[in-house]
Amino acid sequence: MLPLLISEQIREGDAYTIANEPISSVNLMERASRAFVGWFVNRFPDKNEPITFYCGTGNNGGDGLAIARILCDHHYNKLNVVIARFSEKSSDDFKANYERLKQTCVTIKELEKGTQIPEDNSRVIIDALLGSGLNKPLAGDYARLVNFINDLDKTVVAVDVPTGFFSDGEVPQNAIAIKAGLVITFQQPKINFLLPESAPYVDCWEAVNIGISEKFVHSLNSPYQFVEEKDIRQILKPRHHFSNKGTYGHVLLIAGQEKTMGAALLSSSAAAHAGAGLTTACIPESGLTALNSYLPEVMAITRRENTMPQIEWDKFSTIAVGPGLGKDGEALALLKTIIKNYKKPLVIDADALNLLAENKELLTMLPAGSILTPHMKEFDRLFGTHSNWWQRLQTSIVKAKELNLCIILKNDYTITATPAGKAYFNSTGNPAMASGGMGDVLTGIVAALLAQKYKPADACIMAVYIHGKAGDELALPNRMNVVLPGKLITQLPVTMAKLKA
Ligand SMILES: NC(=O)C1=CN([C@@H]2O[C@H](COP(=O)(O)OP(=O)(O)OC[C@H]3O[C@@H](n4cnc5c(N)ncnc54)[C@H](O)[C@@H]3O)[C@@H](O)[C@H]2O)[C@@H](O)CC1
Ligand SMILES: [K+]
Repeated sequence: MLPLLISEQIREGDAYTIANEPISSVNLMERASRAFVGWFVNRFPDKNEPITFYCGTGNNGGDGLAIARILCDHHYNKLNVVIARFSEKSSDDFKANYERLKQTCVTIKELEKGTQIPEDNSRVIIDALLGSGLNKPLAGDYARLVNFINDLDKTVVAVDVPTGFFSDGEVPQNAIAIKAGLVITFQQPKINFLLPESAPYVDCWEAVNIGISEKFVHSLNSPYQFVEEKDIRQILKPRHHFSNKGTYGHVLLIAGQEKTMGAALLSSSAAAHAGAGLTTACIPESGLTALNSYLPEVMAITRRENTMPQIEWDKFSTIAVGPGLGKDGEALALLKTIIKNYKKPLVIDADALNLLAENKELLTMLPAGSILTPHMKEFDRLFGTHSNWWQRLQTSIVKAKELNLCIILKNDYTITATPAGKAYFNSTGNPAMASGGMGDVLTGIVAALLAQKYKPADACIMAVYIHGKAGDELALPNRMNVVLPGKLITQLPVTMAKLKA
């Protein structure tokens, strides 16, 4: 797991590394700038491309000056640096790099407060005005310069953070900040890059390692973690010889109505494909033919109107409820029956979440370690309206702890909040997966992993990762515009086998 730090902790990490590696501050800046350049030259190999650097006078500006010098060493020959002298203060490392840059043939212009911004004919812009030192929204000269750069409509590569964009905390609506095509960021993605508010400012990002002390970073015990493939490889267990269907648990999916049988079929198919030893679907009687023909592997318990289904609760390793279930009185009665009779962790999705939102007392009665899988709207129905994702992130952590549940808050970087007070950001998935039924598939995977005896938090983190990874494996190499849930399901065994290879 890659711990994600807030700006204050990032500063502490820099200071710790400087003091204990030890390395001088200016050499750490040099290392960061070289890491930036290492990535940049691959993406922008044309050395005759005019590039303009906009540099502030703090350490982000210092990085900009160092990067310009290093690119000059790499024979990039049309480099212009504009220094925004909007503050009397400049950092020591900025000053040192300013002196070094003067020894090169890079053109340097100074932009004073209130003066006209010179014309810019470059093709690529490097934004090194402000980085993680941002402490208030941009105004005055900075705002004017940032608006000017955004209006140029060029390719902008931001150093560490787009100027004006808060790395963590609430992002003000319509904030003035650089709209970057690419952010090459140091050591770790900034937390707000992973939340939807970053969309106008961060088209894509790349984190480059600058050697900040891992020991120190881990000692901070950050609640925010970024899940990487190696983490999943570590927890995913192989299927052993001499195992049998009983080894891998029995999932019960309680889902579907006559017109939403698709949700029941997708979630149970996903459970079977994600490795549940046995899968049973509890569906309306009218859906039986569909189930038997689409999924011969899945067994059925049928529901009849006005009658509770007969369920042998102890038979099932886990129960998932909600996809396509509807919200009528019968669905509510069924949910209450489940909660009353089943004491192992439940997976609760879709309509079952909305039923919980309308009957909040049930939330506190869920078995410990149960898993909720809301998208944004379902989340707000459960826990109140939020005006931004930073708030939602905090609420997910608080509620997961308070209710002793795992919450999978679905988004681009889906967040799993756990009772231990952690929030895990997923790193797989792509927009081709934005299609109806994808959530039902996720529910099936979570249930299958719980049935295979993974701990609830692990089951969530793995399911979300595997779901996104299967979507990536289909969409990215094949350039698929849309990946349908049924197709993704058949990829799951392949994805899981690759992760275990
Ligand atoms: N040794 C280190 O600490 C390292 C720092 N690095 C770079 O240093 C950056 C952070 O540098 P700094 O802490 O100097 O901060 P910045 O360069 O981000 O900002 C400079 C100063 O601008 C002022 N400022 C903040 N918000 C403002 C606003 N809205 N309007 C006007 N002025 C404002 C603050 O006083 C701040 O200290 C990182 O983003 C990264 O690029 C890297 O070189 C890696 C190593
Ligand atoms: K910047």
